[in-house]
Amino acid sequence: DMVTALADMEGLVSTELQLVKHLENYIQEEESRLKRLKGFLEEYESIYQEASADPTTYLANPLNAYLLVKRLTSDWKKVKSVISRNVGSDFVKNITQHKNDMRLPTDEDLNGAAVALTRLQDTYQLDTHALAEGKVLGKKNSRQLTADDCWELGRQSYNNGDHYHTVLWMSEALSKLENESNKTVSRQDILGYLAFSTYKQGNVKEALHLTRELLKIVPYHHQALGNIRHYERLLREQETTRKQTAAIDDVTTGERFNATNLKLEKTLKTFGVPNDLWDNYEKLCRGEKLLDPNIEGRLRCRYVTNNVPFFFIQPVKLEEAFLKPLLVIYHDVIFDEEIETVKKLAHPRLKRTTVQNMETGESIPVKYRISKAAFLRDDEHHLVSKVSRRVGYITGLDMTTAEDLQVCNYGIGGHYVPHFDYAKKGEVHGPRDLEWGNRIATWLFYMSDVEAGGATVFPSLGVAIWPRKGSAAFWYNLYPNGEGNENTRHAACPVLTGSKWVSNKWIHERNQELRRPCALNYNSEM
Ligand SMILES: O=C(O)CCC(=O)C(=O)O
Ligand SMILES: [Fe+2]
Repeated sequence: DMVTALADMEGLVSTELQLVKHLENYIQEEESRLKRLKGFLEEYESIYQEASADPTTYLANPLNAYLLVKRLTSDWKKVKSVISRNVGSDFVKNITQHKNDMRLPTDEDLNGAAVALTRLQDTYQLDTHALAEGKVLGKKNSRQLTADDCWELGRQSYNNGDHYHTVLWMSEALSKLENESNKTVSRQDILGYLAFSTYKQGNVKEALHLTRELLKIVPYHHQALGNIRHYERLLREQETTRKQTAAIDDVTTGERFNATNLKLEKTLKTFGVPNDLWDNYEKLCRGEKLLDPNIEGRLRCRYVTNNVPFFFIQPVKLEEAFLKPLLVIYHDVIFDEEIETVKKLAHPRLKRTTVQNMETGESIPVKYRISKAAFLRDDEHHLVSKVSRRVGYITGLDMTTAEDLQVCNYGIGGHYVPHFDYAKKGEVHGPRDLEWGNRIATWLFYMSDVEAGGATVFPSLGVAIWPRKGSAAFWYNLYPNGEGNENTRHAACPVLTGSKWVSNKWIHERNQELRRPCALNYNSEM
């Protein structure tokens, strides 16, 4: 599980270097082995020439007779042993032994990386062809993908039952293959996947065409022959229906059965988020403006002192992002030294974010939140407690019932789909909920800039907050009466380029009874 946090992927670069070295050694050894064999060959050849010129005379010499026998027995054994010395499997064994300190990714990691890429493709509407050219958002910052690279993306999608992306990537693989001289994937392999997924996408006519292409290469392809019959029958049935319907219906609607015009259907997984909010989420991630200009016009920036003497000298910069519910951004509230310390403490303990089965206590990795996180206690480092205290000073809330600092690192494509931080009725987010009440507010530190993507967005409000190192977002999750405010639904957009580090304090209801109304008086009506 290495691709869910960028911090953990950095090690893979040195893994690759080690693999390169292993491969170099292996090739060297194979080359010297071949050199020895070539030596034997030359000797055998030259002696043979001498002997074959006149075998009788040659063998009349007792030494020659002896040497011939020797060459065909003992010498030949040597040759055989050099030939069959298994340098290859030694090499593989060596790598397997190194596997633990080398940390090779697994097939699951490959699937995760492929899914991350297709997620980015959807959220940011990235064109498959441009991606295959190595372009992300118009910038060329990677080498081109080969037909094989595209094929693998298609295959991973296929294995996930995602026929939409299978079609996109297999088509790309097919067109790449035409211009490649050094082919590592075959046209028939691509066509097999492409035809079937095209059928699964509802385009029977195209599936039939592709399967026929496949049969041109492999005429007795068992499965393809079966599929062809099935597709042909389906098309005949469709045609009959079309004729019948056309006879009844207005003939001007002739377009409706044009199978080849069928658009590809995304296998949209919205994790139970209503469709319109999911749309907003993706739009906000892409940087589309959704906030009502009237609301935006009323938002202000100001300095906060909260009657904390320290803040009289250096007030905190506050930027309103929404008023009801109150959602604000504070600037320059965590400093580089603190960020570095927090990252350093958290890094070795980062674990894939999971949900806990409340009955068995088992941790289950989830698809809706792809990142790695660790919790830091205040007593672990004076800078951790300092940062927690600062949150208390700025918000005016009591931090003794807050959760430990959660530090989170996202990998490429890492995300957290729209969710609520508070527990719904009957739900418990942690054992402490019962004692400390619900998560009244969320404080989210941004501990890195993110090159592209990775915004925190509120689809019901139309607000996007773009990570800025040193800033923090803060909002109330609950109405003053303790009920959850559904409009605080928020998400972490997939990271497109860069590494995203955040850390957050979840502040609980207990002990805030007297603090909240006077803390920031304008939010009491929230
Ligand atoms: O990373 C983000 O932008 C938001 C994270 C979040 O919502 C959470 O951890 O609950
Ligand atoms: Fe959250």
